[in-house]
Parts: sequence; C-alpha cells; structure tokens
Amino acid sequence: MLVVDGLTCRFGTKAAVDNASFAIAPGSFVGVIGRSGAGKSTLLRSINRLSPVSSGRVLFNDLDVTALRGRDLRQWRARSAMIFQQFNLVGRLDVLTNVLMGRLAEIPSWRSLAQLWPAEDVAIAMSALEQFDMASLAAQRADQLSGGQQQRVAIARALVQQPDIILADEPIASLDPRNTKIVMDALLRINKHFGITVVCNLHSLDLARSYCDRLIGMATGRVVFDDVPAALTGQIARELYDLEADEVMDARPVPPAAVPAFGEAAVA
Ligand SMILES: Nc1ncnc2c1ncn2[C@@H]1O[C@H](COP(=O)(O)OP(=O)(O)OP(=O)(O)O)[C@@H](O)[C@H]1O
Repeated sequence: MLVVDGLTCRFGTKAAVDNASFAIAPGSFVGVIGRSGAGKSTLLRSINRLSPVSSGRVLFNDLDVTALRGRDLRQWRARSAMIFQQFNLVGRLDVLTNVLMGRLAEIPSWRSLAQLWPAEDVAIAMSALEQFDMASLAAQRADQLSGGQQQRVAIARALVQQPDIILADEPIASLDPRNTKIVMDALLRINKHFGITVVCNLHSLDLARSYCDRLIGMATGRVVFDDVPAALTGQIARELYDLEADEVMDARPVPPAAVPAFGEAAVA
C-alpha cells in the first residue's frame, strides 16, 4: 500500500503540491489528471524522491519513504520506477544496454562501468524487450528509434527493475495516437500481468477514463477529486480544467482497453 499523507512540496513560497493525502492499493492503475501546472509531475517525482518533500510523508507498506537516505533511497528509486515524457534513454548506447541500466541497483558498479553484465541480467533484459516486440532491435542505438519504440525501451528498463510501482510522468505526451495506444497498452499489460501498481500522469481525460481504475484530480497542488472514472462528471471536469466540459470530455471515448497479451504490440 502506498500512502501519501499530508504531502507538501514547495518551490520558494509556491506549493506545487499542497497537503495531498491518499492511499493506493497494490495492483491499481491510477491516473493523475489536472491542468498544466496543477502539480502532477511534482507529486510523482516526490513519491520517487526526485523532488524534495517540504512536509508530510510518503509511506510504502512499513517503509517511510520520506526518511530514506543513501543506499536505502537508491533501492526505493529502483522499487518505484519512473517513466518520463522524454524517455530518458542514453541515445548513443544500444537498446539492450539501456534496458540493462534498470538492473544497476542489483549489480556492483564496476561491472556496469565495464559493461560486464551478468548473463542472468542479459536474459531478463532480453525477455523484457521480447514482451514489447523490441528484441529484434536490441543492438540498435537508442537514438535511432521512433518515439514509441524509445518509450517501450524505457518501459522495459522500468520492468527489469522489478519495481513495486511504476510512476509514469506523461508517458505519451510526445507520441502520435498509434504509439500512444501501444505505450498505454504496454503499461496496462504490466499492471494486469505482473500486478505492478501504475500511477500515470495524463493530460487526456479520455485515455485516463479508458485505462485507469481510479483517477486523482489535482488543481493548484491540491487533490480535488479521487474516485473511479465513472464518477468524473462534466461538472467536475470543468472545475478541474477551468474549461467548458465538452472541451475536455470527448463524446467518443477511446475504445475500451482490453488487456492485450504480451507480444501483441506492433513494431512501430
Ligand atoms: N523545480 C521547480 N522549481 C520551481 N517551480 C517549480 C519546479 N517544478 C515545478 N514547479 C512549479 O510547480 C507547479 C507545479 O508544476 P508541475 O510540473 O508539478 O505541474 P504539472 O501538473 O505536472 O504540469 P504539466 O502538466 O504542465 O507538466 C508549477 O507552477 C511549476 O511552475
């Protein structure tokens, strides 16, 4: 169970996250929604401890995440894998090595510096790539891939961390509709097949309603909505986005997300 308890993250006098509290049960697929600047990224980054916490706590089971330092903090960052909008791959390295980076917390640094990856880790990384139809591209430089392919490599890297939770910070913001679906389906498969909790910042309400089993709505740093997608009325959406409801609630929802089996993703 992930518990966010009175979490506040300040930048100067501005509270990017303001007294946020909620609990997320294992295996959930939670969407964090809200307009630009609402505090979604800061919330995810503070759970991973990439952004500093001003007050309040993040707890994971018995672990006080906010109090972690040094090696314990590094281990938490491996257990709470981040996926970023801009993929954050090392472009000059091949795909397999990028995925193996997800194993860094498990192996001595001299081995990774010398790129002496244990055979078992190579097998884990290749298996992750296979699950996203990316194994044939293992030797290719990461910067030669399309955006959708790069994000699948980033998801494979997150998966080999064997995380308890994946924190995806607008993972589809730079992708076209086809790759958006491929990447969201990949996150859904990880969630349903491995039971890994996914918390995903999304701009699109339609995607959030299609893929998530719960939505947390933020406005000016505060949690102002926390419920199942069906409870998100046009009125609440209008308040969240400060727009006319029909501007944010598409009348044609994205087709419901059936959970695709591994290996079904098309190579983009
Ligand atoms: N490192 C920082 N230094 C100063 N202010 C910051 C920093 N990071 C975020 N902020 C501010 O905190 C607020 C929340 O930003 P955040 O990026 O968390 O929002 P968001 O909902 O993720 O927005 P977007 O959807 O545009 O990414 C914004 O006003 C932003 O300018």
